[in-house]
Amino acid sequence: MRRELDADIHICRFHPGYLTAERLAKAKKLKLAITAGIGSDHVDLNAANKTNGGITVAEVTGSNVVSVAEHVVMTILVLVRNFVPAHEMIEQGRWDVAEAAKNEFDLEGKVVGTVAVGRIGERVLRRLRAFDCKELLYYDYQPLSPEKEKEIGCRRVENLEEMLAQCDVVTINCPLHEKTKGLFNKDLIAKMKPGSWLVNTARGAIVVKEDVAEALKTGHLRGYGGDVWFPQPAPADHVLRTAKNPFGGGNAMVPHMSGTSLDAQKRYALGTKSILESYLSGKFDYKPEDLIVHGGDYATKAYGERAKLAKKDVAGP
Ligand SMILES: NC(=O)c1ccc[n+]([C@@H]2O[C@H](COP(=O)([O-])OP(=O)(O)OC[C@H]3O[C@@H](n4cnc5c(N)ncnc54)[C@H](O)[C@@H]3O)[C@@H](O)[C@H]2O)c1
Repeated sequence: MRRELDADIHICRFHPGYLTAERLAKAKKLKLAITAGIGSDHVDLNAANKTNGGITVAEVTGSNVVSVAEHVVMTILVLVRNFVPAHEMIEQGRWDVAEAAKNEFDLEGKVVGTVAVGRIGERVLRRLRAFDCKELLYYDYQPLSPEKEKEIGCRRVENLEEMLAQCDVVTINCPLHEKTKGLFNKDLIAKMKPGSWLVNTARGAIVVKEDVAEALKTGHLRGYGGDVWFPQPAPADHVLRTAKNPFGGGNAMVPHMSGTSLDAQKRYALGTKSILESYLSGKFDYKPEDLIVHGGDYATKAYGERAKLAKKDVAGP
């Protein structure tokens, strides 16, 4: 038996499928499972509700949304400005401004759209305001308030394909669930504007990797970037490690790091400490937004819905 199963408290950064129903059944003393970050996909939440009168599962909600949003903005700029091939040229000891510049653009004047405008999607749009884009669009079945739309300067498009057809840059910020798994396949990518850029920091399985690679090869997609893969860790021969556009660039993929900046880690640590203090002081005064399951039930209906989706997820933040 693993040592932590004898403990009252379990803390985990991220370990898919770790606190399974089987393991929880052996954890006779367990009262609190903390995710030192976001995404409690590693816990069987239904089993947690039934174990030891209800284990509390808590996470540090919102602790990395800014980190991911910054990464999205960076990836958009890296792709649009053709940064990676230009830097590689410099490393190789070469100097060919014409070659580097022939696939380099400005973000100003471009149409950027986000698939989903939740905590991350909204932050991406807010950060893009500074770049004087032609339009900031979003597709989400939960619209922003008209006041927020005005403040951010964005517009909702009710149909995903209509939005994609208008966008020079598309950023994916929706959860992975049965409706978004494989959403960006060759048919949907074909609806995107020719020569557009696609950024995915949401989940690898939202795109069909072979279809993205093929669209890059033909130039229909000028670039693809992000930090999420399917599967994870990406095998050495994962097609998106090396897929390139006809100019030999357009790839801004990195390991799953966007939400793990040192600043985000500091927030995870402080949030974990605060959850521990709530438990150890006996006050149980957790922040409601940090609670996933508590007292034998999902903390809120929304968390229940989110957890149901999370169970279908394949890789955590
Ligand atoms: N790369 C990373 O390290 C990292 C870190 C955190 C989160 N994420 C991913 O980013 C996603 C978004 O995070 P968030 O905190 O903004 O989530 P959130 O819950 O705040 O927002 C999700 C939004 O997606 C919308 N949505 C759901 N299904 C949709 C669909 N089919 N089409 C359009 N919109 C849809 C919802 O209405 C909601 O507005 C997470 O689900 C997670 O997969 C990645």
